[in-house]
Amino acid sequence: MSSSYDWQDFPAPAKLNLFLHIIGRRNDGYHLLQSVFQLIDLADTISLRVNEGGEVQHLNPLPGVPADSDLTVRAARLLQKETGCSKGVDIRVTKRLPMGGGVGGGSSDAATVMLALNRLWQLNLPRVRLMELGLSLGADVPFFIFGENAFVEGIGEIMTPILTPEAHFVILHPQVHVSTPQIFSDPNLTRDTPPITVPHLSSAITQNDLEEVACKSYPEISESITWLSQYANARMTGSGSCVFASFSSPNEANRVIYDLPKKMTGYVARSLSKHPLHEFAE
Ligand SMILES: C[C@@](CO)(OP(=O)(O)O)[C@H](O)COP(=O)(O)OP(=O)(O)OC[C@H]1O[C@@H](n2ccc(N)nc2=O)[C@H](O)[C@@H]1O
Ligand SMILES: Nc1ncnc2c1ncn2[C@@H]1O[C@H](COP(=O)(O)OP(=O)(O)O)[C@@H](O)[C@H]1O
Repeated sequence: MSSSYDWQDFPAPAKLNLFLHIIGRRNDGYHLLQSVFQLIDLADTISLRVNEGGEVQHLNPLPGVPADSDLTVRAARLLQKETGCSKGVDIRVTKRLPMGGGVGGGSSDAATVMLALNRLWQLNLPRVRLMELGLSLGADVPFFIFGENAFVEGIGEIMTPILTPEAHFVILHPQVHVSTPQIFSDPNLTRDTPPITVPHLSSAITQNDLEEVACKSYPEISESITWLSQYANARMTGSGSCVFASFSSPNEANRVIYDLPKKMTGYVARSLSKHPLHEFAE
């Protein structure tokens, strides 16, 4: 029988932004978004081992990310600070999600740590409190804690759950690291897309407003969109760099990946209807 002091593995799934509109800008410079966030089954694995000593340690830090800045470590320390919990945790991250790819890997890792420790440390924090705390780590963290596909507004903290059709995605990862602040501060970014409402979602014409400026700075993104557009409507997710297209069967998606030129990197992923750790908070 396993105890909470053994290593335990928890998935941290990625997201795609099926569209992303910028409808305004706040006084502090943050942008007001409207987006549909879709959970997919491509995931990092977060391994956790609780300790009584109170230390939070990252045992295999990611290249270029010091342990203390890793969002998993910051998430665990934030929970200790919030609750006064005297337990600690050892953390290992098996990274599969492309970093800086717009699929929310770092945010999802943080959300998984918060959901898992809520159970392992027996904190019983309500979901809404975890979401509030998560927002201080990154704009996408509240979505992963919310754990359902959603129409997302504000700067990423206002969520309306929605049903999305089952889909099989091809995701291409252009090998460039997009700077999110750089894309948001581009003078050519359009920030005045008219707001839409949930009842009109299915008939709305949508796009990713960040795509045009990202493609100008990073031609590799544009090349990937052009290649994938041979098969289906392709667009960028988040602030890039990944681009994706949706297919109705796994076979169709696999055939596209089969054709992928050697110099490109791609994945096939299936839509999820809920976060696998959804039940870890109420
Ligand atoms: C736009 C999205 C959509 O999912 O892009 P991706 O990160 O997934 O690519 C996210 O909301 C991004 O979230 P995240 O990458 O966590 O951004 P944060 O660390 O919170 O913010 C990085 C910087 O982006 C800008 N920023 C971010 C979010 C937002 N709504 N308005 C902004 O202007 C700010 O300059 C901020 O300092
Ligand atoms: N656990 C983590 N996984 C990935 N990135 C992390 C993590 N912790 C901190 N970061 C930092 O966050 C940045 C954005 O990462 P990521 O979430 O993968 O991008 P995106 O928001 O574009 O999907 C990385 O370049 C890295 O510096």
